[in-house]
Amino acid sequence: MSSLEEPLGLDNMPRLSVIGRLQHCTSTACRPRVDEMEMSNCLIEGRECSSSNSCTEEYGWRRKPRDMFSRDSLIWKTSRNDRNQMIFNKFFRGMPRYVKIVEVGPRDGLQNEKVSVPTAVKVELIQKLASCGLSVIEASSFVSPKWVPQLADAKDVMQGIKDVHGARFPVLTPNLKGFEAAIAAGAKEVAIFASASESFSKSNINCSIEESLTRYHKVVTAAKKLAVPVRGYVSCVVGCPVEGAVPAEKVAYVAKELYDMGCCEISLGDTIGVGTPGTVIPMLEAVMSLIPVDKIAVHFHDTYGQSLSNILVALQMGISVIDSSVAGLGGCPYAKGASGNVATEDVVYMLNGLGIKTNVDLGKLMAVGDFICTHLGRQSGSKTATALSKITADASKI
Ligand SMILES: CC(C)(COP(=O)([O-])OP(=O)([O-])OC[C@H]1O[C@@H](n2cnc3c(N)ncnc32)[C@H](O)[C@@H]1OP(=O)([O-])[O-])[C@@H](O)C(=O)NCCC(=O)NCCSC(=O)C[C@@](C)(O)CC(=O)[O-]
Repeated sequence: MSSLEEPLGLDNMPRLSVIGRLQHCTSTACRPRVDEMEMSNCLIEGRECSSSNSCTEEYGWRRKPRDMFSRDSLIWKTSRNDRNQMIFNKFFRGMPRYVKIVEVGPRDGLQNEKVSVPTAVKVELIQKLASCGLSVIEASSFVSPKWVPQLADAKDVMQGIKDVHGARFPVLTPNLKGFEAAIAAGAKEVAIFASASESFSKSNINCSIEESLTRYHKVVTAAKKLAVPVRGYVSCVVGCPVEGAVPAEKVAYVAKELYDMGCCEISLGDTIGVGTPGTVIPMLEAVMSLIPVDKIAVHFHDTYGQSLSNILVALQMGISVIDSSVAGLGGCPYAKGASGNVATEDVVYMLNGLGIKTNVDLGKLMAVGDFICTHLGRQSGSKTATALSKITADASKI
């Protein structure tokens, strides 16, 4: 199937129909960790208490309209109501308390722009993103400028951010040439990017999946010598613009190859954003049967508006690293039909509501979204930014 008009269904996922696993996890990777099972009933502002009563005294809890939507309010109610306690356990147990957000806006976001963004704007964007509390910001790609001219200034961007502290700035490297250039430019971390679809591998990096793995092996070997961490991407983890549904086993195979060669984290990319929880769950299940859950990240594009629901199930399965892009910028020049990444503002808003810490300041992030959207002359792709900008100038209180 190559049409993007029908969501890929469970039928497209042979022998992996495990939709019920959210409530009955079987794999060790998915099962809540012991510390999570022993988590106290109360988690307010990231602080735990053994008794919810102490929270009233200590925090002087007042019910505000926003509390209706937050995990805190649910947790508060559970202290009085066993049924609500059961609901909490059913839906939230196993979720991480802290999520690392990998901001990919300056790379994934800007690689698809029709016009190249000036280097100075990219540098300012990265500086501003770092000031929001984001700990990982993908800065650029050391790929062929003939293939992605928008990022041809990767070296200058690295030079421009050399004095920016408080975050890590990985870059994409498709081969040894790119790796060497990245290191020479001051990169301390890199990412390699394979695909679970043969057609996409050919159109994106001009080689087969196996050829790409051989190529990446050389990059990882060189990186190990310099103690440079390498992240591994797998693209088209649900669907491919040419081939349609991509089997979960294939995704798991490529992910495991990257993990075994030494990648420290495997990011699973729904490059064209066709996944729904119905297809994402069995795909994650397949990968998690081979790779520890704490080494897995999810990377959703929001073509069909499914990203947040996909992220929610990933959280429920124990995943705690989420890729996203400020203002929902993004898309892949070699994936027809791909739209922007899930917006970082929307992810932070949802995680705040779930009581999951990110250390990201939503108000500052919205200002960064404004900055880049003004430069690009377009509306933000973030629903949160759009809504909050109408309601309040101080989103960090939400
Ligand atoms: C991999 C290649 C280079 C193969 O491209 P090729 O044409 O097969 O490579 P080549 O070795 O024949 O080289 C062609 C020319 O590029 C040069 N070259 C070769 N390598 C480099 C390099 N590293 N840096 C700078 N220049 C390079 C090389 O020197 C040569 O220059 P010429 O002699 O013609 O003047 C090319 O296909 C490429 O750069 N592809 C990258 C495409 C890309 O960046 N796509 C977007 C990535 S997004 C993605 O993959 C998905 C992700 C990660 O976001 C997750 C998701 O959303 O799912």
